[in-house]
Amino acid sequence: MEVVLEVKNCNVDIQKERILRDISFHVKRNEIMALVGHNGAGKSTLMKTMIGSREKITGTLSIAGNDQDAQYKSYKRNFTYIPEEPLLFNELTVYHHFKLYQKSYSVPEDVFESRVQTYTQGFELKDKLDEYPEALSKGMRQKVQTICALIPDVPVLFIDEPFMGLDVYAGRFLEEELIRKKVQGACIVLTTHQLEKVSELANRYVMLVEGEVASSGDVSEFHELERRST
Ligand SMILES: Nc1ncnc2c1ncn2[C@@H]1O[C@H](COP(=O)(O)OP(=O)(O)OP(=O)(O)O)[C@@H](O)[C@H]1O
Repeated sequence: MEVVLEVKNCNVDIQKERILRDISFHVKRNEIMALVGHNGAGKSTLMKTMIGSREKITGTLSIAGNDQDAQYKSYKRNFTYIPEEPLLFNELTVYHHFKLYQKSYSVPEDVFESRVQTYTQGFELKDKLDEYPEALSKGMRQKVQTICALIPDVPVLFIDEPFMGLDVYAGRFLEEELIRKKVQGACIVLTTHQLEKVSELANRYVMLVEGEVASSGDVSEFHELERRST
């Protein structure tokens, strides 16, 4: 299977302190990879490094062969990201947020309209298209952010703590949609404190302990490791 996301020997410092040490792993097409670890293990820092908002000291990152440093524009066009906290523009309506993503990722008009229809129905946001973020609840803002990231078909989808703030219906809808994207060839990287919460969804895991990869493999192997250590 084809490797889509490749992380090689990444070291990241924050205020002169080494937060991530020599991180290497890869994710292939049709894989959902869970980044797991305790509070402070480095999951968010690694996510920020992968989306390019935190600089690495050394190492390389690539998506579909595009190097993060040498080909940043094409690297960026090959992923979308759902942050833990929604980051929306006060001056744009819900629909205009979707349009922004359509333009940035060159999504054809018919695909765009049909996805907006499907997702606003699935996430129960149909009557909110003309609203501005300040008129939405936190969960609704999270749904808007989620839809934005789902509209384009990109090789990699990064999600920081999926299902956070989503109600049970929206969570189920998102889960089904992520599986659909995976089957169609996407690779999905998500962070979580508890692998059990995503064990139905993720097939691979990378476990961080104090900024290092402590173990990685199939989710079924993780459960076996846990069973043997308890
Ligand atoms: N902006 C920052 N300034 C200083 N230290 C930071 C900063 N961001 C993260 N750190 C430190 O980096 C380490 C890793 O933090 P990170 O947020 O990546 O962990 P995490 O695994 O995502 O944790 P959580 O599960 O609590 O979200 C922690 O020791 C944290 O204190």
